[in-house]
Amino acid sequence: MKPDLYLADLEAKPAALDALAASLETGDPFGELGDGVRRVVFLGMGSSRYAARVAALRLRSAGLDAVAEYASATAGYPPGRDTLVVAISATGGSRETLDALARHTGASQVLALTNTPGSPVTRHAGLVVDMAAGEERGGVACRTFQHTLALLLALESRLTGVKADVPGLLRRTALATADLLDRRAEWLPEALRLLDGPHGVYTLAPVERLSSAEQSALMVREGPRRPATACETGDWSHVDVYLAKTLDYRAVLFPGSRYDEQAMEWLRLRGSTVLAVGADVPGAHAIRYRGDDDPGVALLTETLVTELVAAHWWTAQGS
Ligand SMILES: O=P(O)(O)OC[C@H]1O[C@](O)(CO)[C@@H](O)[C@@H]1O
Repeated sequence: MKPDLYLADLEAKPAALDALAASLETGDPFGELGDGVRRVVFLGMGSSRYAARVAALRLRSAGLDAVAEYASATAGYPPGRDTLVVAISATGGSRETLDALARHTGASQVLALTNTPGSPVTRHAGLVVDMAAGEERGGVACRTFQHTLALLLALESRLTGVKADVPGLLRRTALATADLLDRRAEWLPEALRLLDGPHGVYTLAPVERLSSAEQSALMVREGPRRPATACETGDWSHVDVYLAKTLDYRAVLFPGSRYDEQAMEWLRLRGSTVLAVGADVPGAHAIRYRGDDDPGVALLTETLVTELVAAHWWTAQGS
């Protein structure tokens, strides 16, 4: 893995998003999906599972039976003809995802979502959808994570029959992403200072965008190898509040939970440092960007803040 190439991967996000938007305008990659899907089972690991969990929640809230499983789980839904298994793997080779998929081969409908055409995950798939994120030369899943989220929104539209302008959302996300990149000299030095504590970085997001907190924490661990933990904002007051008392607590808050204020009451009381991404929150430092009041744009854009922080720390310390 290489920090300078990771940074270049992040800088290439707007162009990749625009290209994905253009390709979705010309055709539905999920158009060939069979009918009669009663249950959707997403399989993946790491950032692929983070994106899947958000997609599964969205499908459940639309009334569909959907779950995102750890591909490493021994127990899971049994295979069935009316089950659509969505195996997500950017590399197409994660062992756990391939093992979980084997249980469904020949018995469930299989859709493979991958950035590596021809990879093992595509072998027994009835339909293969390309993430079209381009090569991630830094060796870290960042654009693939973003494209996975976007393509799962398109899948949601196909499965629910509710029309969604995913290309339009992608173009707005490209603008939001370019805005953060172009103005980074204004906000990044302060973000680096605020998050540079002795005890790591703690990220909070509402369950509907939990992927943002999880991916952010992963980037801080995977690149600069610093401690980082993600927490759902409401759950934070039950499981992580304790650390704010004893640690030099540096938090990134992705606002939007109805329990933001509950968490902030504790964080203010403890004198913690909070960086809010995408909204002004009393007691927190804020980073705003173009279109941040649109939850879809936020879902697809906001990790860039912590990804750039991680890239900078990683570069500063060398590989
Ligand atoms: O999507 P894939 O290629 O299966 O990878 C899953 C996870 O494993 C990693 O490749 C790290 O091993 C992450 O980048 C990713 O989140």
